[in-house]
Amino acid sequence: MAVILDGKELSKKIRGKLKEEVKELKEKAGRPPALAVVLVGNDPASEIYVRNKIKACGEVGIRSIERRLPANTLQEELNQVVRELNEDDTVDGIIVQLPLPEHLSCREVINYISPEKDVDGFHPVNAGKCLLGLYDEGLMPCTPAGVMKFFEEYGIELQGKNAVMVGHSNIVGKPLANMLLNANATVSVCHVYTDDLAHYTRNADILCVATGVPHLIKADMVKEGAVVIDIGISRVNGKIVGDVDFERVKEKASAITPVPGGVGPMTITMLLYNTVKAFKMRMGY
Ligand SMILES: Nc1nc2c(c(=O)[nH]1)N[C@@H](CN(C=O)c1ccc(C(=O)N[C@@H](CCC(=O)O)C(=O)O)cc1)CN2
Repeated sequence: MAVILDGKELSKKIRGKLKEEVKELKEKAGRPPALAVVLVGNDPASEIYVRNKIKACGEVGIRSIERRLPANTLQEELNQVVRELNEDDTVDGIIVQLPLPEHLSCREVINYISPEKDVDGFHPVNAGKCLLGLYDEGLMPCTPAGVMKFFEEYGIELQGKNAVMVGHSNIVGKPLANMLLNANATVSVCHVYTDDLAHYTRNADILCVATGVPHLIKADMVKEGAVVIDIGISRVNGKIVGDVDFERVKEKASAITPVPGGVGPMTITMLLYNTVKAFKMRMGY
């Protein structure tokens, strides 16, 4: 039976420390760190995530600014909101909640966010720093950074291990594969076009999955004793499920993240962490 990697518990611990740090920073700087969240349209899941981000900010003492724009917002209008937030000296972090309505380009608007305020770590400057392993010099994407915190916290060794990343998105799969590589794991990246996925997953000591395909990973695709990180979130018949068949895979894995309660809460925790980091970098602390 696997150790359950508990994202709620780990988040509680990290958020507790952040709360104390925010209090000290506020006394020192005369204001708390501030995060601006831009939400375009009314995607129901995005509404929940933004609400949770704002609530989490409040709990650790980070000031949050919510900018809601209608679904028919033009690209130039969205870019302009970001430019204004870049120029606002009291704003330390800016995120644009994804996905955007189809007519808008996330790549274009992300390029407008100042790299030093890009607390999602999606700007090419931060993506480059992630690639080079210059984590201290930039802002790293929240979900992959949250996964790396699990490895750190639970003492999971990566060096020399076979790590398989299933999913090659710009916001999770590519940066996480890269972080695993920087930690000296031997990394394979699989995706929707991979022929014989099980051939790769069965060989994985560390298996990370971010596809959004519910229960894609069955027990017979997992190596005995593997560490399994489930980054997928889908709603099936009103229930939240991950990319891994948790109930069966947990009997085979040595450690596994649940969905919900695993990687998801850590994504928000690392956003708080990045906002505090951006504040300190901007203030020269
Ligand atoms: N600008 C961004 N957009 C998106 C990101 C991101 O990091 N930045 N990631 C995802 C959504 N996301 C954060 O925005 C996110 C997803 C899930 C969770 C989470 O805590 N999930 C819970 C389940 C809650 C539920 O779905 O009701 C869990 O897994 O326990 C937090 C954040 C895409 N967009």
